[in-house]
Amino acid sequence: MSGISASLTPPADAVAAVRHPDAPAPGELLGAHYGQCFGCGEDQPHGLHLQARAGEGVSLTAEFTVQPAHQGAPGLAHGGVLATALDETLGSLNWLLRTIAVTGRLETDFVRPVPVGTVLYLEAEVTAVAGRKIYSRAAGRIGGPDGPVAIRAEALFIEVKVDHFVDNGRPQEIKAAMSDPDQLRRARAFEVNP
Ligand SMILES: CCCCC/C=C\C/C=C\C/C=C\C/C=C\CCCC(=O)SCCNC(=O)CCNC(=O)[C@H](O)C(C)(C)COP(=O)(O)OP(=O)(O)OC[C@H]1O[C@@H](n2cnc3c(N)ncnc32)[C@H](O)[C@@H]1OP(=O)(O)O
Repeated sequence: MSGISASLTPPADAVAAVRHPDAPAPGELLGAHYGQCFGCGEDQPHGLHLQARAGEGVSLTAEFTVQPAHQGAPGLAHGGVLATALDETLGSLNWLLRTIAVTGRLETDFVRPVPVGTVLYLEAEVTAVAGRKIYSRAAGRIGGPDGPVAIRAEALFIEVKVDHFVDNGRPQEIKAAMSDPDQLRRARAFEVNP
């Protein structure tokens, strides 16, 4: 068991996360936040194609099958790919808060090796919110949704405005995203957070 760094411990004034009233119902697939996303994008041929499903409260589950392209050692998943799967799963929690947030810190424990072909059953929840800071944790199980934990993470996401992407993203992709009605709809869904 490893220790968690101080910056991942919610401050004394942190509060419980509140599920947005318009969040997808428990059991509903969330869909990709961006078609070209390496974690969840359906139009991204090199991606993980991770699919997340809303859970109760501010929690969700997700599945990802480790492909031959994800190897680090022969027949085993690369740790960075597994960390990406955790990052994506944790990032998807923001759908349930209707908040746009980016990963500030991600601490990962690799508990068991994960062979190619394995289905990773991921679960994640927001543990606390303090201003723009969103604290969360996730785990990935193998062999089934109740199987042993192979990977786990604690994370701190920081709320940002859409301008974070518009100001920092490469102009050609931003332009394409802004002229895609589906993408604008997805971005707007996040922006209506009261
Ligand atoms: C039309 C186009 C639309 C396109 C968009 C469409 C849809 C978007 C929808 C969703 C997309 C969102 C996310 C994607 C979802 C999943 C993918 C996985 C998630 C990722 O893969 S996402 C990429 C990796 N991610 C980054 O690319 C972040 C780079 N980074 C920064 O952009 C800045 O660094 C930022 C913004 C994080 C903070 O900058 P900032 O200036 O806004 O705020 P500041 O520094 O003041 O921090 C405020 C408080 O957070 C604390 N804090 C900050 N960072 C910390 C750290 N690392 N450790 C501990 N504490 C930290 C401070 O200590 C302070 O705490 P306190 O308030 O207590 O003082």
